[in-house]
Amino acid sequence: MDAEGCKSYDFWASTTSTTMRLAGLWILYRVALALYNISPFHPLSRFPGPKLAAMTFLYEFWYEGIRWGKYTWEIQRMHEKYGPVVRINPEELHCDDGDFIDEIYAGGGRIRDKHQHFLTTTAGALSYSSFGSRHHEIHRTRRNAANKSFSRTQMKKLEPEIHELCQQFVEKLLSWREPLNLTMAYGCFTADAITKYCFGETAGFVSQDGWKKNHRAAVEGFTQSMYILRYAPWTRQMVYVAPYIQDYLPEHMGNLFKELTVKMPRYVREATQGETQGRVFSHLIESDMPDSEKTIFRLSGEGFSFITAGMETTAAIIAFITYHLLTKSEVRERLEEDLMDVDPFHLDWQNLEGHLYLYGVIQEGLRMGYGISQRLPRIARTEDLIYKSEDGKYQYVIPKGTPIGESARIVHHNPKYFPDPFKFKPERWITEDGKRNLHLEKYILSFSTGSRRCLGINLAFCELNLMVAALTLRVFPKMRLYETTADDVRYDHDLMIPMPRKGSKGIRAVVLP
Ligand code: HEM
Repeated sequence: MDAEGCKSYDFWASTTSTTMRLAGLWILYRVALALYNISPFHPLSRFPGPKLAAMTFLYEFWYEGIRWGKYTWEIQRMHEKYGPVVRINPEELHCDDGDFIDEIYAGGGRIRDKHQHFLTTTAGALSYSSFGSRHHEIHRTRRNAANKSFSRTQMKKLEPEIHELCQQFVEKLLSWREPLNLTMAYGCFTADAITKYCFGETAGFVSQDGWKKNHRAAVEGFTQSMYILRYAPWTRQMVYVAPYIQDYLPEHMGNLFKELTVKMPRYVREATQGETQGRVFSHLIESDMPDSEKTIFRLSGEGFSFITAGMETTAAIIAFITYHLLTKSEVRERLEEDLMDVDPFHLDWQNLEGHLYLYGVIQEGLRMGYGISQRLPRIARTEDLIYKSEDGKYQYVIPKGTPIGESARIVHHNPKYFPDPFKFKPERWITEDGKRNLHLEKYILSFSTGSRRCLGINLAFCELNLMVAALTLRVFPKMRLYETTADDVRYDHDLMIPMPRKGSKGIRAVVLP
């Protein structure tokens, strides 16, 4: 070997050995961290759970990233084995006690942050939305500015638009003869409703011929990318170069990033140019948020969160209720009876809310359809939380700063609150003396609760009431399920929202002439 060759050999040998040393140090660090995580020095060492889950995030990754969205099943098994509070990863606890919901998800000025591990599923402008805000204080600033636009008063003002859209949708459904995926079809209605509500103009999904164009690609982009973003957080940076590399990204991720960086800023820009006075974005621009909170970039994140959060959740719950009403004639007949005095062409949200059985059907739809099925952790930054189980057997002090959450999928099936929990029983929501069983509502996590409760809850309830009533009175007598079984409805895994088994074509139906 000549001198030049020797030099090159030395260079590669020394680079390899430095790399190996660094890799060795990194492995040593990870091992030391894993041992610390299960040592008595760790603040969560007293909490029960599998040692491996406490040691490393790989345990959670196995269920979420490899087995794809199956961690809630494993968390449920942990509760059966270890009790109502368990440690599910090195940093986080999970609780299975409906009576502790109000402490975890407190409101009234008590500080609740979000967990960064949970928020890594957001990228780009979405990280700057209310939904993506980690700290309580910035969340309050953003949320207070948006609250006015989603108040009950504002909803009532805009109700005629949602009503008109609902009627238009029902007409289209009645004239359609092909089998169709109901979550997709209802998603056209909910996407139009939220875009009309926010921007003063629908996305045109109901009025188009057919159902082809809709926002599902964006929503699927968000849900299908979430575990990739969570376990490979560096992929979040790709959102900034997405327009240039879109063709090389996985399809779902490309769709998500395109929606965030191209379509949404355009919507927001148009909405803020004065044509949509009295709508969400003009309210946000007029609010007393600092100017840095009013940039097109940040408002695009809010807009994206409104559309993704408002579309699929509501559509999935309506589809879920449809399945139960089409398969349970006794429930449908009772609902028809309850709605006997209602004119299906002139529906009124407030009037519908007075119909007890309809209330029961919607609540039961939310209970068994979950909304968001997986855990939603919160952090009480400034206070320890004191947990005591009802029988006094378990007592814990949850140290301040610890992420802890509950899961709708678990709480909603607790037989202590909901006997016969897997049965669709609207009657459970009506007391013996014929009133709403309001006490049960405190065990429903579908919209979360406290300071981070769903912003769009009024819009969601308005849509649910109008649409379930309209479908029951006008469409269900002619609608039949199409190649749909209980397997297409049954919860299988989480992509934030509940998903049926892989390969399911969803809830499908056909409308007869
Ligand atoms: C049945 C329908 C719906 C369900 C089940 C639902 C469920 C939820 C849940 C569980 C959260 C809390 C998420 C978290 O903790 O990270 C949430 C937040 C949110 N929802 Fe909804 N939602 C529905 C409809 C809507 C609608 C129609 C909108 C329209 C704007 C909307 C907008 C939002 C927003 C913006 C947030 C974030 C709020 C914040 O963090 O301050 N949702 N929703």
